[in-house]
Amino acid sequence: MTGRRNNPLRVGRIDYANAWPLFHYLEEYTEQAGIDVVLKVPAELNRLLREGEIQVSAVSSFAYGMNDQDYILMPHLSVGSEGKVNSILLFLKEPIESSPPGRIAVTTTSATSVNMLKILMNKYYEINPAYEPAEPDLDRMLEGADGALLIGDPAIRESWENKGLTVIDLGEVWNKWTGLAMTYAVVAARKEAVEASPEAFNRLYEAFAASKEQSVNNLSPLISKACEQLGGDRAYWQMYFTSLNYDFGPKQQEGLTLYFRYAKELGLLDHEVSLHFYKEETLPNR
Ligand SMILES: C=C(O[C@@H]1C=C(C(=O)O)C=C[C@H]1O)C(=O)O
Repeated sequence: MTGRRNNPLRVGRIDYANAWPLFHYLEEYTEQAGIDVVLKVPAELNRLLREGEIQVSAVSSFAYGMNDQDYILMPHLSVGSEGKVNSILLFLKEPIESSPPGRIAVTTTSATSVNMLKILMNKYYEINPAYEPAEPDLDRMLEGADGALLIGDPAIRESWENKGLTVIDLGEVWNKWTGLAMTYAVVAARKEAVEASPEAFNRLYEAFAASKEQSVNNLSPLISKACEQLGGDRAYWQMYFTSLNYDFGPKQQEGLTLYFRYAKELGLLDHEVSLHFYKEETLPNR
């Protein structure tokens, strides 16, 4: 993070590989525009955006749902999957069918996935375990629980270990059950900040859209960086980045809308969520 300069905008960046395509080439622009980029796990970014400490951020889609009246979505940008996500994983000591978990430790870094887990447990598996928020450390989480939910890079690292656990990919279960995609993160902005400086937002949006396009068109630099920084081989990261989807079209919106509906039904959200987008009609269709 660079020191605060004349630009009043601060942008939140998710500190996991899953969001790299949105941000990899963005920082050239933010550097040049004097925009600070704050690198944190999703739950921290959710809080900073809600408190107005940052004005635009990739956040948990659930956090957008909680604050949809105060936020505006940046169109055509998300982190999602239609099927396996590979980094939102429930690790269980015993197979879920023969031995349903009574207690699940859930990472404190997430909002979307924790609530997705609650929806899937309640509506798909029809069980009601207790949920215990915990730091993302699998071995410690499993000391006091039958299962543990991890997201992001810690989930990926644990998926490479062989600890004799049953591993359930929540993106895969969601897709099998609903037939739909799921959107884990969106890029949201605080409404009043957008209204105060629309030109700055236009430029920032263009830079986000360009970063995504460039990343998706040539994954090779991201794959090299992932091998260097996180381990694993090129084939893994090729699979990882191509299983994720960064669009936010009708398909992604349909899955997320159903998720919000279920969250409301279960009392995880106290209102119906509507998706409103930044100047959708005037932006180029990506
Ligand atoms: C794909 C992922 O989605 C993430 C899951 C989030 C959540 O559960 O709140 C938030 C942001 C996303 O980056 C992941 O964590 O690997």
